[in-house]
Amino acid sequence: MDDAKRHAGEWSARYVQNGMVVGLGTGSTVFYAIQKIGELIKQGLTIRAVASSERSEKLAREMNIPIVPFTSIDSIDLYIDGADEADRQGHLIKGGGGAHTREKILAYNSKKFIVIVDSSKLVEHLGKFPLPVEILPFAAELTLKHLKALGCEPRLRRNGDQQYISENGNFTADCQFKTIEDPVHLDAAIRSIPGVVATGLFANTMVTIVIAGYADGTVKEIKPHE
Ligand SMILES: O=C[C@H](O)[C@H](O)[C@H](O)COP(=O)(O)O
Repeated sequence: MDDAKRHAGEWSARYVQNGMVVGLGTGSTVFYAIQKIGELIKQGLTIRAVASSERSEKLAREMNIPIVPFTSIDSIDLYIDGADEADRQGHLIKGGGGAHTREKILAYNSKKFIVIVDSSKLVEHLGKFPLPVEILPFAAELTLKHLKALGCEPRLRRNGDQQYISENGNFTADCQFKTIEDPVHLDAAIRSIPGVVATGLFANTMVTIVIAGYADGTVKEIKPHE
């Protein structure tokens, strides 16, 4: 699986061009993209980057990728990130690593969004992977009750014997649906619950290309909106 992730991650770096503001996602697949971008920087590539998590920012700095503050940019030219599931229409589940709220902000502010996955993440219908929903700790039980009413089994994520706390200081509910038939409507329904910060459903037109890597070194590019 790691080889497949590496192929997808490294392939995505070919879309990075001189002068771009590049958004760096979070996770084990983006790790390979960040490493490859770091190599290209050694060879003379000039970019500015913003990161979706403290983990990715640290890795980028180690690779001498210039991280700039959000106050110094207006938009992102290219955002590269992984996903936990992707369907053919470019709908995604993200947030297995708990970073989806910040990732969604970056994706929303990007002109192009490249998703990198190993081929096992390509699915017909989203929903096998429990949908991460970041929620406020305040009255979390009540928010969970409303999530459950939408047809899922929500579980508060744990970090060992502690509650998992996101980089934003919130809880994450992992919501197991049987299947997600209509990601756009489900995302809207979940977001309408007070107490919900952001869902890991990336629905609709955000994605430019999904790059799926295979263990044999091949990659497949899916362009959902062409
Ligand atoms: O919160 C984490 C992100 O949404 C990741 O992009 C997602 O979980 C996929 O991660 P990985 O590439 O490690 O499978």
